[in-house]
Amino acid sequence: MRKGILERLNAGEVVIGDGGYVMQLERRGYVKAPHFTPEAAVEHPEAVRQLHREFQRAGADVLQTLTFYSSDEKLQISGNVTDITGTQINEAACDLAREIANESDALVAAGVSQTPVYPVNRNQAEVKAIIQKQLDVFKRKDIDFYMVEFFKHVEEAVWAVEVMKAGGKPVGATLCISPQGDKDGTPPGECAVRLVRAGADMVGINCHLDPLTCVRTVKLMKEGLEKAGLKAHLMVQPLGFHTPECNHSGYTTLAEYPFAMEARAMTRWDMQKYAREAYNAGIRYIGGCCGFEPYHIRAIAEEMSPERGVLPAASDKHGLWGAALATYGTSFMTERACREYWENLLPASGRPNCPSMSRPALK
Ligand SMILES: [Zn+2]
Repeated sequence: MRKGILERLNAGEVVIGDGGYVMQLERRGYVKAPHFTPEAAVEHPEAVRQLHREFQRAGADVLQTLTFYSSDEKLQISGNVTDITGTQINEAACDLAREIANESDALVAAGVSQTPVYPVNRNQAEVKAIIQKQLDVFKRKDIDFYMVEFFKHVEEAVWAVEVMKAGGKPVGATLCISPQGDKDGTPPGECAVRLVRAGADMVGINCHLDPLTCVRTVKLMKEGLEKAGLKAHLMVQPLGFHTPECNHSGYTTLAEYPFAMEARAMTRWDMQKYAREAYNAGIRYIGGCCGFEPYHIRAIAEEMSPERGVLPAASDKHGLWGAALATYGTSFMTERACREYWENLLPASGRPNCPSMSRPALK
């Protein structure tokens, strides 16, 4: 019997999440921007399996179903497919995550995200009907817990938590907001309180901003919960990109989004720093979102290996802090076989005419 998510977190374990699927699959040719709908679960199951397996091998304890934006409403707006339904995608995505999770003791989290009707009319019944339809599929499948993720408005996220909570499994809720709060100006602390009161067992932040900013926002959530005398586990699944100049709306406002983000990619060493910051902030569910590749997850697992007492399978091909470089035989390389070298390195972009920051394209 695999231990459940709350059993692990209640025991004080560090749980490693997986990274972003849709952006990675876009790069691999299976998902289409800008709508990022997940029909790949039906069209290219082998591509989805492979990415699940890579995250798992890198150390992820949880595999999230590829169900981001998988409602009929969103599929229709996207125009990406006409012959595949949301239900088909949700079913296939649940089966794929379960199949690969069963190769280890990883858990499967089935996720829902913001709906296209909310920005149009903020109609609670319509939002809840969309989420309920996804939950109806999840309930027929072998899912360990639910995720409510990528919500810009806490109001909509609360509605989603209320629906998912009725599914009878633990619920994690992450907002894609900045330290300034949600799109309506609700501060992160208050957002966290509302999510926990709605029934969320874990709360935090995903996507939109770089890891250290997301950790900062989760800290504000934690303070809000403490002031209200509430308890919940904390989670964080940030971008795998540097976004120091991003405004409130996050990475989509950058001129480079979504097709030229590469120069902003974080290194594995950046990720180790992030994982340590998250741990020190009291966050015990640590993963990633858009921009995270499997080796970034491995870096989290390596940083957390003293606490967890294990290294992931992918570390068979990687020495901690570059240790494997010591075997090379020439000094220019062996000198790099240490933490000090990689921790203090300032990586060059190799782009002589590029600025180090850009002006966000939109407000
Ligand atoms: Zn994301």
